[in-house]
Amino acid sequence: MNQSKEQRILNFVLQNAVRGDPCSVMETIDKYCSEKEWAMNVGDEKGVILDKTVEEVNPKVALELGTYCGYSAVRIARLLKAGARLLTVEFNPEFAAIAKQMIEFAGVQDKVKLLEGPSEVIIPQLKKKYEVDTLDFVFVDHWKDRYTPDTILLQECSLLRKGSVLLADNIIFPGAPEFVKYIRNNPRFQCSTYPSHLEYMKVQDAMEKAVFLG
Ligand SMILES: O=C(NCCCCc1cc2ccncc2s1)c1cc(-c2ccc(F)cc2)cc(O)c1O
Ligand SMILES: [Mg+2]
Repeated sequence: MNQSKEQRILNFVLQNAVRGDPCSVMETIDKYCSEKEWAMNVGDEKGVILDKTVEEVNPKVALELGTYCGYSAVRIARLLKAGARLLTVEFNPEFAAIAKQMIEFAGVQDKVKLLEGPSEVIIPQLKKKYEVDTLDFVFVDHWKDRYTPDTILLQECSLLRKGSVLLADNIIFPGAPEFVKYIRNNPRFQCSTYPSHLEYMKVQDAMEKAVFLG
């Protein structure tokens, strides 16, 4: 049975990156996906916007929607302080299996909890099953038509507090127009847009930062 692209990316990391070194894992994934096979990692350009937001927020509890191969989970986890944790949600079992190995190889497994299942099922479980009080940071990078319903669900589950920061990927390409309309017209969020480019391409993209005002 021939390998998946995601398995090829993982194998390239296992053979070329330095075990226990998150930056080496990120650089190796970026090298493979810019030179050999494109893949939907947030990438190195938008990755810097993600880094700066995580450093600014310095979250104790972070959530990621859409793990994929674990690139952004490694990217976020490497910046978390002692005792801080990242919960990352992936519904595709193949992607989750790849991401688990990627996160372990990078050596950030003690900071990351990979939750397998659809976001609409996992989000309502975060308080009781995963002992979350409120979320300091949320990286939104899953199905683009789930951005709005899941932002509403986070509020309904009282998972956001005054100052919680959402950062959403791909608001231009593939695009999340309904989310942009929702979040920019919502008085409970203070929004700002970070123009960038689609990972590994010259195509315009952007990230949207939304601070919950409580
Ligand atoms: O779909 C994208 N990302 C989500 C994958 C869906 C994974 C999910 C996780 C999860 C967890 C819980 N519940 C439900 C879900 S669904 C995505 C796509 C492109 C792209 C860009 C140009 C193209 F030509 C083709 C694709 C670029 C990106 O940066 C992306 O993030
Ligand atoms: Mg994305």
